[in-house]
Amino acid sequence: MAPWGYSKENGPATWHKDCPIANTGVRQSPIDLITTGQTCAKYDSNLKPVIVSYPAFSEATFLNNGHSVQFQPSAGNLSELSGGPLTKKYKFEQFHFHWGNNDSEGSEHRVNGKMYPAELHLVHWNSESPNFSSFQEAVGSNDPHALCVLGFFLKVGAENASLKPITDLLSKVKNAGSSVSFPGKFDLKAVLPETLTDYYTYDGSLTTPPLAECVKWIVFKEPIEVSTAQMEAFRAVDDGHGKPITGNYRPPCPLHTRTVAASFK
Ligand SMILES: NS(=O)(=O)c1ccc2oc(=S)[nH]c2c1
Ligand SMILES: [Zn+2]
Repeated sequence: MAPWGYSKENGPATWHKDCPIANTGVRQSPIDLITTGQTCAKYDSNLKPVIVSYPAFSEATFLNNGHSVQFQPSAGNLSELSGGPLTKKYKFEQFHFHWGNNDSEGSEHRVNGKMYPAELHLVHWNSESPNFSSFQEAVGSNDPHALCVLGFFLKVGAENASLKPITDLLSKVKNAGSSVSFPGKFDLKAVLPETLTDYYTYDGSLTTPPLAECVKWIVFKEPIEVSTAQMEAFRAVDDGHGKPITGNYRPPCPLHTRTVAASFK
């Protein structure tokens, strides 16, 4: 089967052929985060702020893998995550984005059915588990919380100076399969909101094949602003079939018996 993607021929509705869990899984991601009514997110006063320790990355690769653009620091990076719903310390692995071809679509998670133009995913793996000692092993471990992904919605507004070094690089990885070594240092902390207190959290999966059900999801309420020009830069990145990647987002999946917790009222 052709490698998976987001077109009619190889998109989310076809992924079950290689990944049966797409249709049989009961903790698939993304989901629609409902804030009122029966199955709504439930406030949990025990949920603490998320703690990130992100020293500026000094060595990283920025690549276009045909279905997203990904920032991958060298293995020696010391960036860590803890707090929030987590009981362990997680190591940073990579960040990447999902976006649409217009401002009314693009995010993977939704809030009461509303999509944002894009979503940033910061991917981490549990570095204190005795069962695995790398990201790839974590993905294959069947551990329900092997990974923790922080999701941030992007909305169109003022230019985001902290993300500019990334969006300015998009033209350099226009072709699928292309990558560049990231010039200089990148301060990821500066991209994020000051306080990481208000978020939704639930047990889910990778939103792309292999769709492994090993992710503790933390999706922040407060979107990050980027300019229209910065959004357009994402929409000019190619998918390897001579077309721009547009709409590299999976539709929401059934909640089943899961509950979503909110760290805010
Ligand atoms: N989109 S996502 O759920 O954050 C995500 C994160 C890490 C991944 O590693 C593989 S392989 N597929 C992945 C999807
Ligand atoms: Zn993602």
